Amino acid sequence: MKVSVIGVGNMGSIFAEKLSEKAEKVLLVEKVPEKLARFKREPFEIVDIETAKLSDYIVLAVKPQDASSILEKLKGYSGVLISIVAGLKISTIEEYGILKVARVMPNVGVRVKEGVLAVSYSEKVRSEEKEGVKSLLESLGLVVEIEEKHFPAITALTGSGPAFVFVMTEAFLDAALKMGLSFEVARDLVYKLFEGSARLLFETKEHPAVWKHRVTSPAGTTIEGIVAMEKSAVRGGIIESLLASHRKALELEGK
Ligand SMILES: NC(=O)C1=CN([C@@H]2O[C@H](COP(=O)(O)OP(=O)(O)OC[C@H]3O[C@@H](n4cnc5c(N)ncnc54)[C@H](O)[C@@H]3O)[C@@H](O)[C@H]2O)C=CC1
Ligand SMILES: O=C(O)[C@@H]1CCC=N1
Repeated sequence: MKVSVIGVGNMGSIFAEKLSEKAEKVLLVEKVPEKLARFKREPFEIVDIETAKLSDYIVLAVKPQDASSILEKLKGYSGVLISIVAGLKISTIEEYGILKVARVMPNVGVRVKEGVLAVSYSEKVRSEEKEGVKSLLESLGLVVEIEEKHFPAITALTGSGPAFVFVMTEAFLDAALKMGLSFEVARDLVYKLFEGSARLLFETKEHPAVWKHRVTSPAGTTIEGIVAMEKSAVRGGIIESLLASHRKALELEGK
């Protein structure tokens, strides 16, 4: 099985690395030569778009503004195009005569195989091809099939989501420094705090309010912090951030 990746930037480079564990050959197309330096080895091959067209699957991982010129060159591609481009609709890709499309919204968690990958397929993708896409993507994280209409929401929630979580993590670290802890000590504690809290929710499937209640003692330390959080409208700020991101994702789709 041959897989190509077009655009070997933040996301494309991670896809290339992880997919190389599944595919016998990973062909790479990238316009900035320096980004290819680390891929000058087996099973990678640096190619042009014409050669990439001979592969069974192509991952399109360029910025939205660069997609149309590449789709023009991929016209009539008969394999499955796996597009991770934010805002690029399946119907737009089909206009280029590329009829087998898997639209995917990943997130940076793919770097550690803990990504979230939402996927929708065009009508022409056969069930065995869907299985092929799923098996490729499972080397990057949790794969969930969704209706294409939910892409803007998923883009905000889990595509952009890590950036919002990183801002919150940074705020915890700032507070730790203010309290006199070193960055090195705080870092390991805070990262584990986020990981442990997320795992607890993921495994118990309980609502976060249930666990918040279990942590919060009457007249204790937690409720002091919760009151301060609510006064500074942290909850509203987070909701507004996600909604702003959602609006932008809708705008990218021309909505
Ligand atoms: N970074 C992220 O966390 C996420 C990104 N995405 C989507 O993934 C796509 C890529 O994002 P990033 O990897 O962050 O961008 P990036 O800018 O790091 O990578 C894009 C790469 O494409 C290359 N490129 C551009 N035009 C080209 C052409 N004509 N031929 C060959 N290579 C070309 C660029 O040189 C660059 O290396 C975007 O469409 C974005 O919406 C989706 C989910 C998460
Ligand atoms: O910021 C962006 O537009 C892309 C899509 C989701 C994450 N990064």
